[in-house]
Amino acid sequence: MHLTAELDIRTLLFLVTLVGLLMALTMAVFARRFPHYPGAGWVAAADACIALGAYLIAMRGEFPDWLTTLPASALTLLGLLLNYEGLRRLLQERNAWFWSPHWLLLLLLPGSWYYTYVDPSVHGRVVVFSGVGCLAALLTTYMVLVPQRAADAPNLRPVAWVFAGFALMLLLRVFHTQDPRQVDDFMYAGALNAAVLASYIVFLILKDVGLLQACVRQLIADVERQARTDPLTRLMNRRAVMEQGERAFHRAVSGQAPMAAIMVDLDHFKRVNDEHGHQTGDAVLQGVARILQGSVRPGDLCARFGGEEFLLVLPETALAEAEQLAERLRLKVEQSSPEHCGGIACTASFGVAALADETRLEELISRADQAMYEAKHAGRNRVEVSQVDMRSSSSAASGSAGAAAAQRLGAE
Ligand SMILES: Nc1nc2c(ncn2[C@@H]2O[C@H](COP(=O)(O)OP(=O)(O)OP(=O)(O)O)[C@@H](O)[C@H]2O)c(=O)[nH]1
Repeated sequence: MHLTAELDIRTLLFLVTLVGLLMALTMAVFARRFPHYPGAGWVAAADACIALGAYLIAMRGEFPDWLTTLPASALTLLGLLLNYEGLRRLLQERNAWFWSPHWLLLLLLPGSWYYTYVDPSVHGRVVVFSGVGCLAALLTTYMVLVPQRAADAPNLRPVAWVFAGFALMLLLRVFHTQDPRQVDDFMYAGALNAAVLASYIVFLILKDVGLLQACVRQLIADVERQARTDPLTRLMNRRAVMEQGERAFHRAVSGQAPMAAIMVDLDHFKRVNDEHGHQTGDAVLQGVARILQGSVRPGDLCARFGGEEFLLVLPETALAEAEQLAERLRLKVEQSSPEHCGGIACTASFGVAALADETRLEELISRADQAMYEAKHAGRNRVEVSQVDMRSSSSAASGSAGAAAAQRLGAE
């Protein structure tokens, strides 16, 4: 039996309409639920256009010809262009005018008009539409696959390949249609025409499923990032530093490499809040976070550990280096506090500990914390080294710096 007798074109067109509407509805619900992804709404509109275009063609013979020819093709191409626009927005891609496929409508409209009214030919219309449709799909593939976009945009590469596959089907139809006998009547236009219509269904489903999958993956990554980031200072939070620090700790222990931790606690921070308000307190925390983050090396971990407490975990760092860094930071906080800390003076106390014979990261942090409390008790605005390190290193000098300022603060 001949394949065209089995695949009824009108039924296929109704199926394209149904699937298009279902996918449009799905994307519209997603766009409404997650306004964070504005491109999804454009893709919903794109699916609706493709569905409507297919419906108009399916109604050939029932509706006037002027409605089922040029407007049907224009709607279907508009669907492809809206898809491009939706993906561009999802990728936060800037509009590169030259590569944008919107000008293809200017090719389709006169071409379709010519083969509808001047030299009526189904064959001509199919070639014109398949040609511009193929170009639109290829330009969309190009836009998604070319890099240079915001790092946190969803990964839509699989969707790009769906567009490439669809472009290939349209291209096949352009060449196949070169034999005019294939398309005397669109409704009996041959196996390839039926296959192309079937590929619309596959295209609609695969591109939207791929897109939803990319967005969900992106949402999960966003949630995970948020769960590991302190919203006020944008530093990693306690959970994140414990996880990453644990890995660094085991690398240091197994490689017998040095490692250090510095605990930082702002001095008299309650007073800052009480006298200047919570917003100023927040600005101080942000200012100190910037100072700390801007002073460490790329492999170091800098975290907000608690309310006004910060933790630095420093792989490949020996005690003397860590102590020097802590002293540099102490001075920076003290000196740049009016400019960074919401216009008010603020200082911090530092506790330093270097890896000795600990078996867990918590033990190292606990020693740094202990040293920080010693700095508090000794008058604040100081750097103290853990007693264990003091005993094991005769070169460790502690608590010398900032004494004058500490005495001043202590006297207040
Ligand atoms: N503005 C602001 N304040 C915070 C935040 N988290 C904690 N705090 C405040 O930090 C203050 C900490 O006070 P304390 O623990 O008494 O410590 P302190 O006043 O800094 O005194 P010392 O640590 O002994 O120098 C409290 O007033 C908390 O409300 C925050 O996110 N924003």
